[in-house]
Amino acid sequence: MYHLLKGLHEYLTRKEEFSIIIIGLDGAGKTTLLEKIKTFYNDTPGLDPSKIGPTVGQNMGKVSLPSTILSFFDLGGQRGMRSIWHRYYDDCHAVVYVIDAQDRERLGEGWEVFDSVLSSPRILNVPLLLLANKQDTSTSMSATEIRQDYEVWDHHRRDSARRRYAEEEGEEEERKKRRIASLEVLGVSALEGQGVREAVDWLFLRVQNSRQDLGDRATRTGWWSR
Ligand SMILES: Nc1nc2c(ncn2[C@@H]2O[C@H](COP(=O)(O)OP(=O)(O)OP(=O)(O)O)[C@@H](O)[C@H]2O)c(=O)[nH]1
Ligand SMILES: [Mg+2]
Repeated sequence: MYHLLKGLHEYLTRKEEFSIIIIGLDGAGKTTLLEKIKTFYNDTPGLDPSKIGPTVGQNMGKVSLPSTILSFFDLGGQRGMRSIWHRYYDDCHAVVYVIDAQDRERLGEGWEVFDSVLSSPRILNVPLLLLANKQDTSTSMSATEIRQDYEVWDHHRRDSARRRYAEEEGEEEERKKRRIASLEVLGVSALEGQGVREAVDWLFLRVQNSRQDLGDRATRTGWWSR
């Protein structure tokens, strides 16, 4: 009886755990963001920005919220590292794509990589958040400008694809268009923390709401099955 009640108590107080990947070009500010999230939500502060170097592989950080644990995986963004991102797609519950909103020269490259992420069918129904980072700088584009820039870039891409292949847009393009229309774009400063709590709030709500759709991706197991 004791074990049964203990198991029941553990089950009732157990937190659901969700995995969130943070991706984007090298230098976009992904690790700085993860460390800021740790500082805001954990007792032990994250690394000081001066101690952060380019990521080789991944960094991981957990945040405990009411009834929920968010596990963040910050993946290296250098060209050679991007080929491993897809290994995380099957098990993630949300995707954060970070863009450096002050580096106009690399926006096109950032959108090309973002477009390839959007094309992946494995994360089709997973909440996707686009973060326009480095809002603390005077030259950064706002979240609205970043969205517009991406829409213009995407419009050109579709136009040139249509001209090249002289055919109607397929189902994948339609899916992508719907996804872009519902895309959430938030402005943040990973360095100073502006907008970071709003981004985590958004993720918390969205993973909760979409867990029914995702079904068995959530890692809570029944106490009776252990
Ligand atoms: N001004 C400003 N600088 C930032 C911000 N976020 C990151 N940086 C700087 O941008 C540079 C790159 O930051 P990282 O966090 O290492 O970038 P990353 O995306 O993890 O890069 P990779 O690990 O190579 O993929 C560092 O010099 C950071 O201090 C920000 O919000 N504002
Ligand atoms: Mg990094």
